[in-house]
Amino acid sequence: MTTRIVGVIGGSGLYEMDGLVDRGEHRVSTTFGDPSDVVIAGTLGETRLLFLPRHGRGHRIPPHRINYRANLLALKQLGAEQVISISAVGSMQEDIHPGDVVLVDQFIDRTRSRPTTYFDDDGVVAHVEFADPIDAALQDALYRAALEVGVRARRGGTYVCIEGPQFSTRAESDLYRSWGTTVIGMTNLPEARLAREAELPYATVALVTDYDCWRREEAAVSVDAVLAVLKKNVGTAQAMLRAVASKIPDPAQSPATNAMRHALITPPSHISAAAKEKLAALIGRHLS
Ligand SMILES: CSC[C@H]1O[C@H](OP(=O)(O)O)[C@H](O)[C@@H]1O
Ligand SMILES: Nc1ncnc2[nH]cnc12
Repeated sequence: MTTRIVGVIGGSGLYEMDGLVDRGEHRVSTTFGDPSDVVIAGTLGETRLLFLPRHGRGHRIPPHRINYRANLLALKQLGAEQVISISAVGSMQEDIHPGDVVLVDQFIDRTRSRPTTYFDDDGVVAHVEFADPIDAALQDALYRAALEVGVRARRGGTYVCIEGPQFSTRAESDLYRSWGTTVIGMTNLPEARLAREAELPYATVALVTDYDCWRREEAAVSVDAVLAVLKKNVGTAQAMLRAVASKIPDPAQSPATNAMRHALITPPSHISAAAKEKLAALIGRHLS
């Protein structure tokens, strides 16, 4: 039996992972800085889970200050082969309700201030393919897990990622709806971009907490309202993770696992030794 190693990035409300066997903590540092917190490792059925709370325990780090590069790289350094993101989102559609799960498959970027690439100022240029940011096999496993758990789940949808930390204006919310978006959040697009550069298949479990502010007949989203729904959603997330542990696909079959092979445009002979060292844990095998 092959043990799969899966990184789980827990979002708002999910700061711990229940039911792990052989639990241990890893303090990791990377050449891109430190991740949001220690990584909790443990076994869930046939799967080795590496859990990292995105905002840190105690929810200390706002979405625009999270070191997404260090988070993904720390998980990769610990052996993660793929990554599941758990995230709180607002619904942009009438028929998607608080408590529902959306397994998104597309993103729109409205962020402004975040480092969203590992290939920045080290003299290494890469343009990775990103047409389909979500790993289809991992998404499929999560959908089957959602059905098993009995949560109302929708497969597919577009996540608009705003800069935050403020919620949107009504005009923005109306605009995003006119674009056909499904859910709204502040974190998953930088993560998906970096996961692809780190050659980690990535899938998002979007847990709906509110209707943002486009629905004029009810109060606009607030942290209080989000937290109230999150209490229930955390149980859903934990149950889905337990259910998906026996369904994790073979990462070798994912196109993401070899994403950088044709993405690097700078030939290795033009890459400095310092840059090679900095990027070694990420894509060392493509640099020689
Ligand atoms: C607490 S509401 C806003 C906050 O919740 C979401 O976080 P995450 O994606 O980590 O679950 C959203 O993106 C904002 O960061
Ligand atoms: N309405 C919303 N906008 C942005 N991020 C969110 N996270 C949860 N609800 C949200």
